[in-house]
Amino acid sequence: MSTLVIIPTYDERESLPVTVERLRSAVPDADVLVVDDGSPDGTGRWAERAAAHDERLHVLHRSGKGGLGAAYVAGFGWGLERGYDVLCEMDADGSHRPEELERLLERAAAADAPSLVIGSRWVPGGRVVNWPWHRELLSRGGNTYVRIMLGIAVRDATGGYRAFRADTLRALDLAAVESHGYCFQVDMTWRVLRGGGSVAEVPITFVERTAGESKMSRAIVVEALTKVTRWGLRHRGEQLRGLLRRADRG
Ligand SMILES: Nc1nc2c(ncn2[C@@H]2O[C@H](COP(=O)(O)OP(=O)(O)O[C@H]3O[C@H](CO)[C@@H](O)[C@H](O)[C@@H]3O)[C@@H](O)[C@H]2O)c(=O)[nH]1
Repeated sequence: MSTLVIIPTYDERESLPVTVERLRSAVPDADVLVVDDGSPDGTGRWAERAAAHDERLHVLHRSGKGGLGAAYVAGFGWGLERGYDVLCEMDADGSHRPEELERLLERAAAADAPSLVIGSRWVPGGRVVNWPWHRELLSRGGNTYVRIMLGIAVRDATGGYRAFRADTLRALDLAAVESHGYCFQVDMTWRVLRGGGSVAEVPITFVERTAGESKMSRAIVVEALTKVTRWGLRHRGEQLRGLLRRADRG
């Protein structure tokens, strides 16, 4: 199975070289695509230079910081055009340990493979290391809210360590994805499930970055809260209308 690992970057000059090197040793057969949004710290320039010596490393440059979601959509488009079987998501900062990718890929290649495999912090066996308490609270609370609002069983719908089968992505209308920040992860999970696909979670150890800074912001939290609430209410409305129609017929 040909695999593409997509790494979105914004100001990850310190972290990216280490992550790419670890990824190269952990999964030598995978291709890597860095999607850089014109990082002022020169991340894109580093990736360009490294790609000149590594035929499995590719770089997509975007003109400015357009959000995690748009970067992934561009990366998916690039990978689907080139016919990869599995397309993975991975953060640049080492918090998604490259050494764990093989386990996600094994699950994605199994005979009963789901449409989407999520590396999960919140299933038994999963954990986070060195996260401040407020980040853990936000992630656990956010995921509980998502589960209740959308009525889904996924424990880590916001997690960004993922393996999509190419046919899963082809079946989605990626051009319609509007989520900019981390809400993108919930958006994709929801689209897969709404389309009749399946999601499996593989436990991972998420390790907080030691270099650079998280791009988490208030706007990212507000976007997620607003969109999840809207999707949830719309879904409940649809369910209610379905029930009323059935009651009318009965
Ligand atoms: N190209 C591009 N990349 C971006 C942008 N914003 C963030 N990134 C990149 O996206 C990755 C994740 O961003 P971080 O800012 O490091 O995320 P985090 O706070 O550690 O995020 C954690 O929470 C997210 C929401 O649950 C998760 O999606 C993520 O996997 C991780 O668990 C990093 O590689 C970062 O450079 C952007 O606008 N453009």
